[in-house]
Amino acid sequence: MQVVEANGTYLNSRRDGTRGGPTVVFANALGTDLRLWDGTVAALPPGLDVLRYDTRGHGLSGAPEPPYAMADHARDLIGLLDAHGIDKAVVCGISIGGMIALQAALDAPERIVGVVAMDTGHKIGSADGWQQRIDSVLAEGLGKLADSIVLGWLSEGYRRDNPGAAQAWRHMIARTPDPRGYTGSCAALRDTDLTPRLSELRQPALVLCGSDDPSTPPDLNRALAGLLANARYREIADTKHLPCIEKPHEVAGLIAAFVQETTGG
Ligand SMILES: O=C(O)CC1=CCC(=O)O1
Repeated sequence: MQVVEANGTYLNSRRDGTRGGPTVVFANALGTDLRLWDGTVAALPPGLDVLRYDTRGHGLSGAPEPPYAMADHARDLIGLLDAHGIDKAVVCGISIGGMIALQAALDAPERIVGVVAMDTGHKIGSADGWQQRIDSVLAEGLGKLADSIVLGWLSEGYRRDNPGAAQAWRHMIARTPDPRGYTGSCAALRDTDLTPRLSELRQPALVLCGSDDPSTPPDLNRALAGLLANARYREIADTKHLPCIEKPHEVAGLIAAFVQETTGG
């Protein structure tokens, strides 16, 4: 655990792998934390400098007063790189983490040399839908939504074969006592549409999506890849919104190949 101050917020982070190797930074999904990447990071080949963090209001990081903008999240990420003395990195983000990665690549192109955008979109859901989620969480907490969220995260096959892990992931969201980080990030999702800026993004990108993702479906991710100048799209078969949990080895292989191609490292 390494807590750093970035953009005025304490961010919990963890650095593994090889200093001096190409850096890849991982950004988590809504309602999760850096443990989301445990399986993926363990399956990466040696030689990469691997940094993960809890996005603001998630895990052990600080939760500034909501609402948040996606640009706040992106500034956090760049501040995290500064705090760790990292000049350039590939960013891999999932769901809202994918949007954070895209926003950071747009806002600080000199720092972000490539993007892996997983199960995300240039615009996710509708403003009304996110506002309803905010209102529901503020009124009743996250416990009530946990079952339906986990059904969207993990395939039936994974839940059947890994009941203990599926329950643990459910606990991650249901046992979030302070809803501010969650609702603040829902506001960022509510207010973000990256469509008009996507053509500015020149860095190489890899867009990944679970074949059965109900939240940010393959069509959305394919469209995102199509709007980027230099992107490839790949689907992870038989997975839902969080393929990094369901198929960490496949995800790690795709990320490692992309990082190698992008950085020559
Ligand atoms: O929690 C969800 O409903 C799925 C999701 C969409 C954006 C994100 O970060 O998570």
